[in-house]
Amino acid sequence: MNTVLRVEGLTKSYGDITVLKGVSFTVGRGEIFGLLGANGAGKSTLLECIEQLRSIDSGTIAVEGRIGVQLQSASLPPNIRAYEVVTLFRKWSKNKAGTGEAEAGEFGLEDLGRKPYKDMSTGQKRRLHLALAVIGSPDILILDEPTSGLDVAGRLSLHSVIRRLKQQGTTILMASHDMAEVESLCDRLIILRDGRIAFSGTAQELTRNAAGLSRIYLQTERSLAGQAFEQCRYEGERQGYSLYSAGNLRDALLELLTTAEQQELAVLDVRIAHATLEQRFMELASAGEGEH
Ligand SMILES: Nc1ncnc2c1ncn2[C@@H]1O[C@H](COP(=O)(O)OP(=O)(O)OP(=O)(O)O)[C@@H](O)[C@H]1O
Repeated sequence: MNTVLRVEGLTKSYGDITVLKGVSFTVGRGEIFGLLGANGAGKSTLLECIEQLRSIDSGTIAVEGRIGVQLQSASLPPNIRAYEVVTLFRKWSKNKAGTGEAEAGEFGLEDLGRKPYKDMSTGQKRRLHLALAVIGSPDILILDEPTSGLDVAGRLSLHSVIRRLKQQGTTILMASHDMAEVESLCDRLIILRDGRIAFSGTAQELTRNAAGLSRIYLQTERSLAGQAFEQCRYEGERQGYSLYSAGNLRDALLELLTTAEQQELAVLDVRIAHATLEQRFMELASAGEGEH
């Protein structure tokens, strides 16, 4: 992996409160990297440290290339119009090749016409701020909850803009509370909890390796109910299936199927349900429930 962002042992306090307690992770070129955590977990603080908007107490942050930023909340003069602010930002930008008329179309800005900023909807403002963030053709784009407050269509249209930016080689680091968004967009993610990283990996790994959360629905010609297993726990009967919860799916399946085989029971059906991302997130991100 070609690393473009490396954060190592980052700590950050506000007065007596330590928000980040030694956070380390790397982001590869062209990745969409998700940052999750409950309210107050320190996501914005972490992003602002990377953006150099905040001083850090200790640790290192190494960034390769230019950063573009879309802050969680940002504001512009009430009467400025989209085309005026885009023109202004392009003039300020060292990179004159950034967002031009064609790109403005892709961000859906042309439909804003001559509307003043104060009359734009939340979604229109978000699209405008995203367009401004990419004007300098950043190598790394940092987005703090880019789709919060957007309707479904607005969210999907921003997702396609983010995917297009990735295809063009932009690395994207984004904080989000939207699990579906993280699952569909992010290559990898971290979950912050109590100032530390509670999970690091892909969304698939997050749900697949859910300790105790995989469910096996087994239908055999006679139920195995009442029999004790080492690798899974019997949870009861559900619509003709025996339900088991398992920490290690492979070992549990092997044990169940071997038992059925030994007892010469035909296996009629096996269904597996993994924990949802929300369940795993709640498990990992809830503060004050011990270390993971
Ligand atoms: N400027 C500040 N001064 C003092 N405390 C702050 C400051 N900014 C943030 N905090 C505190 O730091 C903690 C982390 O805040 P931060 O905004 O980084 O969390 P977050 O994960 O982005 O939350 P959210 O999901 O609600 O946006 C919170 O307890 C917050 O109150």
